[in-house]
Amino acid sequence: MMTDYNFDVLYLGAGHGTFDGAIPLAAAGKKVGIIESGLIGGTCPNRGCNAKITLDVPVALQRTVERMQGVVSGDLKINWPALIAQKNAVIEPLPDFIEGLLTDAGAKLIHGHGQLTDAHTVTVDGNPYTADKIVIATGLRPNHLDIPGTEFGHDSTDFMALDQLPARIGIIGSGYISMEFATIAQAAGAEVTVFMHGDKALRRFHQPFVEQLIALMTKRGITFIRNAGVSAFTKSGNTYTVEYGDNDSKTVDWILDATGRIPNIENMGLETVGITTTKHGIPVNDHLQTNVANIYASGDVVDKAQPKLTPTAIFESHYLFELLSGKTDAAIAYPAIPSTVYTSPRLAQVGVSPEDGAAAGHQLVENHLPNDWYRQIDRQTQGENVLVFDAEHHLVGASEISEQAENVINSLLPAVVFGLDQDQMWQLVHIFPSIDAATWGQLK
Ligand SMILES: Cc1cc2nc3c(=O)[nH]c(=O)nc-3n(C[C@H](O)[C@H](O)[C@H](O)COP(=O)(O)OP(=O)(O)OC[C@H]3O[C@@H](n4cnc5c(N)ncnc54)[C@H](O)[C@@H]3O)c2cc1C
Ligand SMILES: NC(=O)c1ccc[n+]([C@@H]2O[C@H](COP(=O)([O-])OP(=O)(O)OC[C@H]3O[C@@H](n4cnc5c(N)ncnc54)[C@H](O)[C@@H]3O)[C@@H](O)[C@H]2O)c1
Repeated sequence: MMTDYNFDVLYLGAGHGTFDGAIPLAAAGKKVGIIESGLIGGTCPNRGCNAKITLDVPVALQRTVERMQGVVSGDLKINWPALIAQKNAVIEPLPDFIEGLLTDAGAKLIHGHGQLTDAHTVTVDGNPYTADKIVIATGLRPNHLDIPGTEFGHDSTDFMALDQLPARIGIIGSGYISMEFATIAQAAGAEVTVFMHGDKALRRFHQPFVEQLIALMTKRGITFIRNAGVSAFTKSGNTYTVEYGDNDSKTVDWILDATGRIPNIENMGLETVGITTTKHGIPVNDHLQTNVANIYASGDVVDKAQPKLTPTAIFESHYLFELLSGKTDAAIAYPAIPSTVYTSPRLAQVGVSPEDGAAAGHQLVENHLPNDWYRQIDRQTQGENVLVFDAEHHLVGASEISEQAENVINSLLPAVVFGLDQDQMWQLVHIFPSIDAATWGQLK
């Protein structure tokens, strides 16, 4: 018996894990519903990637002006309130813009908190919405340390809404958010202390480059405390104290708790329907199906080995478009997914790491980038990369630390993803002069 559902596909959450695929799915004629409890677009546009990169722009500018002194003159100071206003001007229109893309394609948006009441029904404010297939794409939220005074810690969203930059900032953790926000805050004039959980920062990145980055950030005045063992936050008047180590403490004006992000899997009726969860999110099979056959998961909420980043969410969302529109029934096959830390210099990587490449017996080629004339035009003195080649001399991985690392890794993607040989590489003719021409010069 055919059931008459309200929707063919109903998404929970309106971030990249949803909208990149929901737009073509609705445009292809499927009845698509999207339930969102917060801002349309989710984390990345509103309080993640797009918001953060807007704050980073003057940092890159400041570093260039610093290197080019003599050719140009004068210090470049960052006006924090103006920077936040600029970020707001760029970011605030995005939810309406994305909602427009969705509704123009024919999707119906439902504002409110969704809760599954059975395998085909999601209830919002007491109203049931039924669907043949459901996609859970509810993302992550900031972790808050379970220590006394945790309420005095703030998250990345709070940081990007600060009207005034606090003079002294304590940052707990040394992952992506910590390193990026420490860079921005220091460049804008704050005194920054980073309290590391262990001895390593940015564990997924090439550690010699991470140590270079820590050394450069330290030279600029950022303090790193390794193995800090943060145990409590206390408040006294307008200041806060971070208690750490055996009996140490540091007084600051503002605390950023950047100790990771946890999945949004509670109060959504997942137990009612019997969906399996772990502390990392929702496990799925190779078709992004949860253990309940008509319910799928996409984006950061998925418990997976791939990095929880926007490119991964976009790829999964697009895969679900193809699967649910009947264009494919194949398993998802992830390509190499690149990642970048937007510090100055940046760290970026794709594919096989230098460590795994060495273990596999691959050839590692190390380049000192300032040797290239193109990096000398704006006086870059730092920058290294490691290119990993297999036995047939195909590029299988690359890691870089430099001011343009994200552009270099983007440029190398076709070689890594499609396993290009030398003849094919010569078919890619790059604009000269450009970072791509400089980069591909290392391959040919
Ligand atoms: C500060 C910061 C900077 C970042 N920078 C980068 C970067 O530079 N590059 C990069 O690739 N990635 C970056 N990321 C990660 C990136 O933002 C995420 O990978 C991406 O947003 C994941 O998309 P998603 O759709 O899975 O989840 P989200 O974008 O988090 O969307 C989930 C949505 O679900 C909604 N929701 C949750 N529960 C319910 C419910 N029950 N009912 C209805 N709606 C619900 C939420 O309100 C939210 O809007 C950053 C993240 C942060 C926090
Ligand atoms: N450029 C980017 O692509 C980008 C930028 C920002 C955020 N993100 C995404 O957002 C996610 C969250 O970022 P994040 O920096 O919060 O997480 P993260 O996982 O990158 O780093 C968390 C940090 O907190 C530390 N930590 C964990 N438990 C702790 C404890 N009890 N006490 C002290 N420190 C502790 C970890 O050692 C680690 O250094 C990232 O993993 C990434 O997926 C990506």
